[in-house]
Amino acid sequence: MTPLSANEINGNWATLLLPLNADDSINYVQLEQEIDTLITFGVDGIYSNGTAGEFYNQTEAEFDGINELFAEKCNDAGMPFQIGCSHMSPKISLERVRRARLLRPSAIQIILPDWFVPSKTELTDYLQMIADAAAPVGLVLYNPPHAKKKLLPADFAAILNSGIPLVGCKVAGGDTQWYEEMKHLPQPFSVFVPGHQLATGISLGAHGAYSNVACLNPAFAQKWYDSIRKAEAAAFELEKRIQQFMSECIVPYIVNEGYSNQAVDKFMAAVGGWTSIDTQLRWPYRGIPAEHILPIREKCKNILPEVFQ
Ligand SMILES: CC(=O)N[C@H]1[C@H]([C@H](O)[C@H](O)CO)O[C@](O)(C(=O)O)C[C@@H]1O
Repeated sequence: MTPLSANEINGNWATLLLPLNADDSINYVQLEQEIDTLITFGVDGIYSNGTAGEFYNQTEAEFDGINELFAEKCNDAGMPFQIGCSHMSPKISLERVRRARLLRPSAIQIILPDWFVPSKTELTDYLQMIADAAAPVGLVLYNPPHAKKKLLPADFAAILNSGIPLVGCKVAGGDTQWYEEMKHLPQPFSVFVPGHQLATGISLGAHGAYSNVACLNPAFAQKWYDSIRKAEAAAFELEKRIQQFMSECIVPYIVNEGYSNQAVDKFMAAVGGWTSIDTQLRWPYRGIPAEHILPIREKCKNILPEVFQ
């Protein structure tokens, strides 16, 4: 694919979940099916190696295996795609970027170095080197709520002012003031917020979501985004029910039972039932046991019947 500019990164992007066999090895057959299915659903884009793709827990050979397959399929289908080159280690990230660039992604995602918080100078040096290695492919900076350094709008402005060619970010969002400040960055910038806040987010100036709603059902999430784009009242009504489902059925797994975000993403995919990937996560993280799928699916059918239509 040709690299996307900031203005071209919009909408509903689906994550590639990592399919596993019982022995913790990668199930490449399911991975192929997953990529094919996501392409068929016609989402705005697909990205690999986010948290839900378990980027932090792959060997380099596995990283290459996943992303070569992913890139080949997306390039053949003309499907926009981003490769997550995020890693806690700056060196490993840089090597992943160098290899990923050759696979012609639409953009590359990275996180900041994650062992010791980098100073301002170190952060700039890091991003500059990564951006040089990625060029002409643009960088999307993934700054999740649990990152050791949380970037504020002023930090994004400083990064852009220092000449680093970031095209976008993937962040937890903020209040109306935060959206206002993100709207006034010094150059076009793609701001992606959490999936279940997309209608409100777009109305406040965001451009899309690397989306947990797409984990539940990518086609449903795409339809919802199309309605959001048209600013339909129904899109906001649906957002309320999506958030009701999240707070009643999903958040308790995180808050009360200590499951990880990636555990609930895989679980939501199993609840939505569009993929055969199960809820297991790679050691040492725990997946939500399969017996929880059907009861939550029943609740989901009540709150969000559209997911199953
Ligand atoms: C609520 C939501 O949409 N969560 C999604 C997050 C956010 O997009 C990101 O943390 C910015 O908030 O990204 C993922 O973890 C990821 O890329 O693997 C997938 C997950 O479904």
